[in-house]
Amino acid sequence: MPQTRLLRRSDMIDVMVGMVLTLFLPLLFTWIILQLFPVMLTSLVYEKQQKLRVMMKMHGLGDGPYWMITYSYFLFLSSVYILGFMVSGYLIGLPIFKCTAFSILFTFYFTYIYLQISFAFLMATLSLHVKTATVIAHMFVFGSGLLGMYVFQSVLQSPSFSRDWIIILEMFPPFALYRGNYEFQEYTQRERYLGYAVKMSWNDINDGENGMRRVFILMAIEWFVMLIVAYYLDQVISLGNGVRKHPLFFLKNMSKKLSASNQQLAIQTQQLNFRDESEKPDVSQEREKVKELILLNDTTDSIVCDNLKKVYPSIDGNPEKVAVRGLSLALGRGECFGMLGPNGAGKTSFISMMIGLTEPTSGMALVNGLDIQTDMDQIYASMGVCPQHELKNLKGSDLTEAVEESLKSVNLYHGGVADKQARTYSGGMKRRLSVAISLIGDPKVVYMDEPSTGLDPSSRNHLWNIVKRAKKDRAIILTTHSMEEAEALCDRLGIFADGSLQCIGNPKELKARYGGSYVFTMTTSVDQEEEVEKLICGLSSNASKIYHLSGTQKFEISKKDVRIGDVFRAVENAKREFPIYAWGLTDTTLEDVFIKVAQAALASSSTM
Ligand SMILES: Nc1ncnc2c1ncn2[C@@H]1O[C@H](COP(=O)(O)OP(=O)(O)OP(=O)(O)O)[C@@H](O)[C@H]1O
Repeated sequence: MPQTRLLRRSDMIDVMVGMVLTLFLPLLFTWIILQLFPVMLTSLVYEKQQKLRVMMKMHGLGDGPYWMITYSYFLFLSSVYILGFMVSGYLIGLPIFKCTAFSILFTFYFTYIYLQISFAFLMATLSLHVKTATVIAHMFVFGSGLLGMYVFQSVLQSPSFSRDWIIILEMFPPFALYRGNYEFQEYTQRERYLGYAVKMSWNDINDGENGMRRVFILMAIEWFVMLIVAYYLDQVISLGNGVRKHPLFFLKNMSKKLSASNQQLAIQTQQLNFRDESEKPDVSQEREKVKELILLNDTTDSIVCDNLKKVYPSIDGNPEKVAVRGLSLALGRGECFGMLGPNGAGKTSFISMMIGLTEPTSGMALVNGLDIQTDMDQIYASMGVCPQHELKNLKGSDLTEAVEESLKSVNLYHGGVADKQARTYSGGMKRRLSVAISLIGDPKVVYMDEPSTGLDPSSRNHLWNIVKRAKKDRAIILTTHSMEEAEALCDRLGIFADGSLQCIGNPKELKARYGGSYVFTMTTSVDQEEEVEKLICGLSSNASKIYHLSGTQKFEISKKDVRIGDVFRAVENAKREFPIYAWGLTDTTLEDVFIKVAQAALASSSTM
């Protein structure tokens, strides 16, 4: 009697376990395998949001190798995870693992992880924010498992539901996964009373009842199709992935024709529309030069920007922001162009367009004859941001030589410095390393952003010599806030303010054009300040005081009003009248030009 009761209890437990497993095991297995999806999606979106994708491209890592490396990495992670899951399943002795041939489970789960990686790539093309992607991915895992159990499973069990509709539902990858887990469980359930004598084999897959053959085929096709679609969308949607490609980019000739006709259209539109009366003659002259170069199809200049414009769309109720208003510029090989300008002038926006970080709103730019909107991948190969030098076709001894040369040129080679980790470098050493990296691989165009910031005077001089040597056979665009650096390195300067070039020319020209005045400084006792003012009035009635602090005064005097000899004579006479502690007369500096031009631009933009 007690034995009968015992048997009944074990039967009941068996039945209950069976019910729980039937109900929840497909869901549990689906959730376990889907767990990798948020990890992959977040990682892909993070790389885009942080602009790491574009940085990698700039460093020479093309889209193809990036996809292969990332795909292989995810595959490795997923394989370890799935193998861990399967080994645990066997060790615990879960019935599904006892009742299904290992090769079937292995093939099914591995086909699914291949598909899941493609699916993560596809979803990543549609999202740019890590937080959004993470939340959506977790909701997706949780929701699709529950939908699988409560909706998809009911559909499977309903004889009235069309098989075609089931195939359509199985196109949603988590449902395909759920279907597999469900069928494994169903088979296990049937077999458990036979003592798991017969394992599910490949013949059972062909059984029209369980639909597993279809699921396998569907997953394999979807894996391939999704990968292609994801790659295509990645190129043409380009959320955080640099410059968007033309939807027909794969028909290269056609897109070239399209872009050529766009160029013509852009030029015609400009010629019809662009007549900015307030534009300075030097800037207009540069614009004319660019138009001519484009019309003659002359691509000898390293950089040609034609009416390049960047407008940031309005966000969160803020109005749209015109950061660059139709910039035209032509730069030849061997020229170092300095971009000066106050904060917020639009320099970074311009450089970002040129290096493919952001798309121009309108206009066109060619780098060595290649269009930044269609040929950015090729441009990266000749652009000066290159830490991954081996990807620029340098190998073996060439690579070692290029790295050593580059490190020597910035004084980071001798004394074991080259063997240290870059994170142990001081701020100045890191700046020099950045310059060395930008010059590796013989790039034809180099962008340098404040290269000498944080360097001591001797290192700065050393670095300037490197830049001077480097510019001989390449075009360099350099942004800096140091007028001394601009004068030392740049052949031409452009002062940028409020999104436009305010003036362009070599440093001497600019000083001559925008200077036109001397700065007279004199230090006396406070009691003699009035005497100094009288002295200046005697020299020029139009002189204006620009600085005053306890006995030291500065005046700006137009060059037209005075001769240097008169100033010296007046000061000598004054020395007999009252004590003069110090005095000086200086020509206009580049800094004076910068302040004048920037203030004029600010004043004109505030009156608009
Ligand atoms: N992503 C963006 N969305 C909206 N406005 C932006 C964006 N990026 C820049 N701006 C605005 O565009 C203008 C130009 O900015 P940009 O960073 O190009 O200037 P900058 O000359 O490089 O300034 P800085 O010397 O401070 O780096 C600024 O008013 C800036 O606020």
